[in-house]
Amino acid sequence: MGCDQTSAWQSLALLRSQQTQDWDIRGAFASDARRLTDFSLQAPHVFADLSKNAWDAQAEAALMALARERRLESWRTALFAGEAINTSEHRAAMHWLLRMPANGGELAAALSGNTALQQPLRDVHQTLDAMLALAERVRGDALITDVVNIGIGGSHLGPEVAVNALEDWVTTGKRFHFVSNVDGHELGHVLDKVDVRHTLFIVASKSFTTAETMLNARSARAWFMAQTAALSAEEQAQAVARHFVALTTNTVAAADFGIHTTLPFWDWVGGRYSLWSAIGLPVAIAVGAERFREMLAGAHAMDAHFVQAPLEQNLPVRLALLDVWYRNFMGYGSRCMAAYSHGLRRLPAYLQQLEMESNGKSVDRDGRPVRVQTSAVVWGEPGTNGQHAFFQMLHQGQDVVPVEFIALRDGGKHLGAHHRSLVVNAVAQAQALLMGRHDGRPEQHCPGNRPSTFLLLERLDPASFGALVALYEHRVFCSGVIWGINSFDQWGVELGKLLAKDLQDRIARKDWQGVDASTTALVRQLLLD
Ligand SMILES: O=P(O)(O)OC[C@H]1O[C@](O)(CO)[C@@H](O)[C@@H]1O
Repeated sequence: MGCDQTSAWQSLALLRSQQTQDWDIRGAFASDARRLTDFSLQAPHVFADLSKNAWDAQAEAALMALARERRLESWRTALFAGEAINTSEHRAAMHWLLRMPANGGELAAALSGNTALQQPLRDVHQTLDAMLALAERVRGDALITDVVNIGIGGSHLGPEVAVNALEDWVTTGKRFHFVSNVDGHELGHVLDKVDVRHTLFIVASKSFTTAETMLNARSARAWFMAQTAALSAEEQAQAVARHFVALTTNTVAAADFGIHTTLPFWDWVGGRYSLWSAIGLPVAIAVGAERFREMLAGAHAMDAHFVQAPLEQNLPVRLALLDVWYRNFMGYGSRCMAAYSHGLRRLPAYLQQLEMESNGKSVDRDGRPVRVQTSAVVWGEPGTNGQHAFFQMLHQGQDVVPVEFIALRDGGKHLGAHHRSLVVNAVAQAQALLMGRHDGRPEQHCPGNRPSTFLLLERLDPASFGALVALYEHRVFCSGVIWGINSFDQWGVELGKLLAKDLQDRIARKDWQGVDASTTALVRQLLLD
């Protein structure tokens, strides 16, 4: 049954149709002294103020009924039981196991009966220990000054967002470079800057077949061989072994590539959920083993909250239901991420993959069309930069875009005096979206009543960052369950890969039979004539 066929969906549609034109968040505050209390929540490491959103207790209760009718709790149990809920690929989705302490931590009791998880958990800790030991060796190796991560999608965005976010916690002087694009300028500029004797290349690819990563890795290796041409073949092979590391589930392909140091992970780790696995090696090199474990602990605390808190007090659940309310009943097509934190500057890119690759789907788990809208577009820039770019449209444009603010109470070690200004701006923007402006000339008029969520972290430390990312992972899972989609596959990405390969072959054959006129002309202009 589609989500729109549930009785809760019908109730929500009715509720929305009965909502009078003049229903206003400001009015809801005026008439309900408990609004802030009822619509705010402390989850591990993350406080959420949901009160400035366009909903009320009745709407949230109806959304909770929808969650129950869609059997969200059973799906959550299946997720944490390691069932193969990624049905199209017949895989479990156990990224949460990657951050579970060896003794089960806060979830020990909940999962104690599941013996099938014991071996994977042992494997996780064996690899984690090996990964952190390698990270410590690299940290202690004064000869390595530059770490180049070659990977794309989940094998790039997770480590990159984390290394940036935790820059106050970086305790090594090494430089980190992230190469993802197949555009040779990205790799080329990095190779121009590094010294072959002092560089560690990390080839990060779950599949070890992704075209962009493989081409970048081959080019890096060719550069490495050219730079070390004076060495004997044996010395060169030893040098490759010392300077190249692979992070992959495809250890055979990594060995064929000539990489001897490989940290494995498993097919039950989705690419965009893989930050916690061996893919996190650059993060561990940057912040060290202890801090990396703190990041895992923060994520685990959020896992425990997600598993144990009643739906009404469950932050991932409440945020997901708000997303469904906005997408399907209010008709909002996007959400703006406004993290008032330089450290979180890559968070929108990370969330674009996490949310849009997970839930940008049109068929349900059984291959039937989903008859309602699924993933919203996620976009954004860090505050205060966004204020001087697109916030104009958020305040006065004709489309309503819910905004998600993230702010830190403790701004970290740099230029503390700036932090007050940063945070004041975040709060003032949320206030301005809500209150609007009603004096002055028509062009100064801001309607207000524009929704926002405010997430507050004590500070951007490894544990808070881990909890924040796990919060988003579970939120995406919950909305996927409501919509009935498989959040863990990404077949849409395949078509572009197939066609790029097909065009490469056609260029060699000069065969344009059956190719549309525009595509043929573009290939000719770009590559042939
Ligand atoms: O880690 P891999 O296998 O190179 O894949 C990279 C990325 O490509 C995708 O499969 C599709 O974009 C992502 O899901 C994944 O994170």
